Amino acid sequence: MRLRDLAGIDSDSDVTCVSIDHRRVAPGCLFGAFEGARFNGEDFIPEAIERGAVAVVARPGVEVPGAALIADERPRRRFAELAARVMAPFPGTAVAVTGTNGKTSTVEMTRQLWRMAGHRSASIGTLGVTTSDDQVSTGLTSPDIVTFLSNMAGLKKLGISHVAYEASSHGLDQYRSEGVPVAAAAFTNFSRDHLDYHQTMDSYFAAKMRLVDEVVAADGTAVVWTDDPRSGEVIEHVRRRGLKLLTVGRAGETIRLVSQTPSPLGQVLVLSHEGGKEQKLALPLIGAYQAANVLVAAGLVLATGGTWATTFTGMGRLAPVRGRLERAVITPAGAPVYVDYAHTPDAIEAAIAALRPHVEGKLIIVFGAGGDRDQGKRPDMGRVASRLGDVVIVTDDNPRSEDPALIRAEIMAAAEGAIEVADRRAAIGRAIEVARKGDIILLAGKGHETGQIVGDRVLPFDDAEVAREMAA
Ligand SMILES: CC(=O)N[C@H]1[C@@H](OP(=O)(O)OP(=O)(O)OC[C@H]2O[C@@H](n3ccc(=O)[nH]c3=O)[C@H](O)[C@@H]2O)O[C@H](CO)[C@@H](O)[C@@H]1O[C@H](C)C(=O)N[C@@H](C)C(=O)N[C@H](CCC(=O)O)C(=O)O
Ligand SMILES: Nc1ncnc2c1ncn2[C@@H]1O[C@H](COP(=O)(O)OP(=O)(O)OP(=O)(O)O)[C@@H](O)[C@H]1O
Ligand SMILES: N[C@H](CCC[C@H](N)C(=O)O)C(=O)O
Ligand SMILES: [Mg+2]
Repeated sequence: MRLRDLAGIDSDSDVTCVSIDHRRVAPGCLFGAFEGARFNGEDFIPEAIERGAVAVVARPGVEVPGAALIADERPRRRFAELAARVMAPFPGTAVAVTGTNGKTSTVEMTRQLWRMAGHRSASIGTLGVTTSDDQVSTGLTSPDIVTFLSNMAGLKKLGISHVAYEASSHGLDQYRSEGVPVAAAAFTNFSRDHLDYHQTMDSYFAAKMRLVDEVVAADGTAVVWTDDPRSGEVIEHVRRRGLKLLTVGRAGETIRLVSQTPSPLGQVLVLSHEGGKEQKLALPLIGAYQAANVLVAAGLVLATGGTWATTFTGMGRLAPVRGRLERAVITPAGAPVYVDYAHTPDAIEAAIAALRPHVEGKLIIVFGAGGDRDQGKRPDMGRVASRLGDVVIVTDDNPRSEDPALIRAEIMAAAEGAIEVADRRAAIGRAIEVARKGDIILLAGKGHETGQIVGDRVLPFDDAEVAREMAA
């Protein structure tokens, strides 16, 4: 694309590629120079130009000798818009999901519901890029903007028409996943996480609201879970922006959750669509939190042209999401072991609540907290686990650069009666050893993860696999 057509700059240069990392600039690239947490991308502008960058998106006043400056007070945002025009076309229908918990589950369920309705669909998020045939990891929930746009363009080339993606608060704050027209945005819930990055709950919430305020298309739709204390505030943002609104939940108007009753292998939901007659749905997934995510996913499908009848049938056929209340094994004593990605206080509460109706004896929970991440959530996690669990085993979960003993101590200080077992494999072994028939073991925090991050090394570790080994 001509630079003139792209940015109204008087130049015949062609923009043939985009980059935010000077080491990946090729001749003809548009370079995005941003201030980051570790580096200032503006420092690499001369090298980027030397490598052939024809234009640079940066803050006003930045020197760009030998290339065109596209100046913007919010260079990341401008770069996303321009890069998207260079990298288009994208799948025709994209939707995005934000919220503290439930994003991965919701995008994955949306992908499945679309597929069952006959669309070629994909999801992008913590699990990577997922299609019916393939799953490729990106390492982050919201990858960088160039990876995001190239994934979207690649999916279009594969013939994918519908994509649901996770919009993490970091990603929204850093304009990492936008530029693609977003037909619908969803909100799942809001609770404590990531205060290491956002500092306050209000600025964390504000980062999430960028999805509604700026990212979703002006003529788009918002799908809002109604049963969260912040749902009303989200709806205010939706109204201010003039979006169409679909609400789902106990107070939902589009899909009302009339009742939710656990069953041995899942749960029975009574639903009412747009005030119509009540319908019973046998959902093959356990846990109220999974029901919530299913309804948000259904809302996204309805928002993008799905019919209620097809969506309703699809919900009854959903397959479980990897690492979300995944039943890994049954111990020799007869206790099922579930693996779940709960790594916030609210998620631990939701995961325990999901399993509690199925527990006849004790609920045994094994968990830790990640290093180099929100420190303040650690005591809250300990408190909620010891309040709601019967046996609590505190262990390691990705200590990263921190001293694992100190992380455990911060959890233990608030986890009355908890046992500390540093090594995660040993902790899982201990849980399996003490579990009796009628008990349930919950391994929380790592879900689908396949590594334990210690320092800068990633040691192979998969909760489900380790549980199977220890139970053998
Ligand atoms: C704090 C944070 O979020 N950092 C992310 C951010 O980095 P940054 O923009 O601050 O980058 P930086 O390294 O300081 O560099 C600044 C700029 O200089 C450029 N540069 C840098 C070096 C160089 O030699 N040349 C060069 O051009 C960089 O490409 C960058 O554009 O943007 C990068 C991608 O564009 C991310 O890889 C990086 O994630 C780091 C590694 C990270 O660990 N992030 C985690 C906390 C994260 O984002 N997690 C959320 C979790 C959300 C959830 O729970 O759902 C996620 O979305 O995954
Ligand atoms: N709707 C929900 N309400 C409360 N807790 C939930 C909900 N959905 C998921 N959880 C909890 O959060 C965990 C992570 O779920 P999921 O991976 O879908 O969330 P996420 O928002 O993608 O997380 P991340 O921010 O790490 O990407 C689950 O394993 C469960 O314990
Ligand atoms: N087991 C993990 C979960 C991390 C979830 C991730 N989305 C984040 O907080 O960055 C950890 O704490 O390392
Ligand atoms: Mg996720």
